[in-house]
Order: sequence, then structure tokens, then C-alpha cells
Amino acid sequence: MLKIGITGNIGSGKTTVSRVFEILGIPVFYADDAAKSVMVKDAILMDGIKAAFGQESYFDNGMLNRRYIASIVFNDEGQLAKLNSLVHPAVFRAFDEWAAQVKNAPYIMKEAALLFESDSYKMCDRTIMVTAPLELRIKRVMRRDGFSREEVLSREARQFTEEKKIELADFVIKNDDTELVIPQVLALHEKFIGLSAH
Ligand SMILES: CC(C)(COP(=O)(O)OP(=O)(O)OC[C@H]1O[C@@H](n2cnc3c(N)ncnc32)[C@H](O)[C@@H]1O)[C@@H](O)C(=O)NCCC(=O)NCCS
Ligand SMILES: Nc1ncnc2c1ncn2[C@@H]1O[C@H](COP(=O)(O)OP(=O)(O)OP(=O)(O)O)[C@@H](O)[C@H]1O
Repeated sequence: MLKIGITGNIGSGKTTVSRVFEILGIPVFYADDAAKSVMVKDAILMDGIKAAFGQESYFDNGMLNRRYIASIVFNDEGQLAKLNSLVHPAVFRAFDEWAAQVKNAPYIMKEAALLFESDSYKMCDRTIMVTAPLELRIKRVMRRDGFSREEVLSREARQFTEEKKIELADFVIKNDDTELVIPQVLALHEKFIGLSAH
């Protein structure tokens, strides 16, 4: 089945855009959500996270202490690489399991913040990069998550630049208040339906 990867840097709106594809009936796998899910369900992974970052990584009720882990990894590249190497293989497995059970769809999508950084774009037939100017992205995430400007920038600094991802991607969706998103989604949807028919 045709696999489309969709990504975008922090606050670009990749989740919002992916929801539009979902409304069109396309099954979408959300890698960020899957990461959060395996991190509280996969016992071997949880032990690995505790061993690497301490017991404080989890609250007593089993929930992930996201603020604590974020404060470590987004300030230290080595610690982030360690977290990524623990979590990403479990997310790749979750995607494969999810994809194997999808029936009757013209194509499927994988929404992932790190589609290019993690090399998972190589498993996709086509890729989409969602873009928006940095200042707008910062504003969106500060409003959505109550993050400081510095917190947004520390994550942005751990991602490839938008320019690099635009070069790597097959298609770009502009989500920056100058262009309407839905017509861009519809045009790509038509294209992917055409590709899946061949
Ligand atoms: C550190 C964690 C606990 C922080 O949780 P939090 O709820 O604050 O963030 P959330 O997961 O919703 O991500 C929000 C955004 O932060 C950025 N971000 C998240 N993880 C990473 C990462 N490993 N590298 C760079 N940026 C990242 C992305 O832009 C993402 O869309 C969480 O991000 C995490 O476990 N990350 C490691 C797993 C991962 O790589 N997930 C993303 C792709 S699978
Ligand atoms: N075109 C838009 N107009 C107004 N608000 C938008 C638009 N696109 C996204 N947003 C808002 O911006 C915020 C970030 O969008 P979204 O969560 O889709 O981005 P994301 O790329 O998935 O972010 P992250 O990388 O942080 O997970 C959300 O609160 C969303 O509602």
C-alpha cells in the first residue's frame, strides 16, 4: 500500500494538516502519540528509560514525567540521542503493526516530527513537509503548550532546518496564513489517489 510520510518542524501544523487527510478517510499514524504510548506500555523500554534518566522519569501512577525528560534531553544532544535510540525502534514496530492491519484505504500516512532525522522517510513512497515561519510556529506552541520561547527554540535546534527538509521532501504544504490549507491538501489527495491506482 502507498505510504505517505508527513512532517514539519515544531508548531508547523503537521498534526492539524494530517487531521484534514483523516477527514478525507485516510488512515493516519501519529508517531509522536505512538511514542508516548509505547513509553508507558512497553516494559522493556520503560526499564531502559528509567535506567538512563532515573526513576523520576515516571510518576508513581505510571505516567511519563514529560516535563522532566524534556528538561534533560532538549538541553543535551547526547541524552536526546540516547532517548531516541530507545524509543524510535519501538515506534517503528508500532507503525508496521498498525500498517499491516489497515484494509481498504487508497493510501496511508505516517505523521512524524522526525521523519527525516530518523531516516523513517526512507520507508515512505512520498513525503510532505508542512512549513510556517519560525515566529509564527513559536507563537503557536507558546499558546498551545504554555512553553517559553526558549523551550520552543531548544526543540527547534534539535531538528533539521526547514530548508533542508524542503529539499528532502517531495511536496510542501504552506501553513502560514498566506495560503489556504484545504485546497493544498485536496490537490495532494487527488495526486496520491492517482498514484495508488497504478
Ligand atoms: C521528551 C518528551 C517526553 C516531551 O514530551 P512533550 O509532550 O513535551 O512533547 P511531544 O512529544 O508532544 O512533542 C512535541 C514536539 O517536540 C518536538 N520533539 C519531540 N521529540 C523530539 C525529539 N526526539 N527530537 C527533536 N524534537 C522533538 C517535535 O517538534 C514534537 O512534535 C517527548 O517528546 C519524547 O518522548 N520524545 C522522544 C520520542 C520522540 O522522538 N518523539 C517524536 C517522534 S517519534
Ligand atoms: N493554519 C492555522 N491557523 C491557526 N492555528 C493553527 C494553524 N495550524 C496550526 N495551528 C495551531 O497551531 C498549533 C500547532 O499546530 P499542530 O499541533 O498541528 O502542529 P505540530 O506541527 O503537530 O506541532 P508539534 O511539532 O509541536 O507537535 C495548534 O494549537 C494548532 O491548533
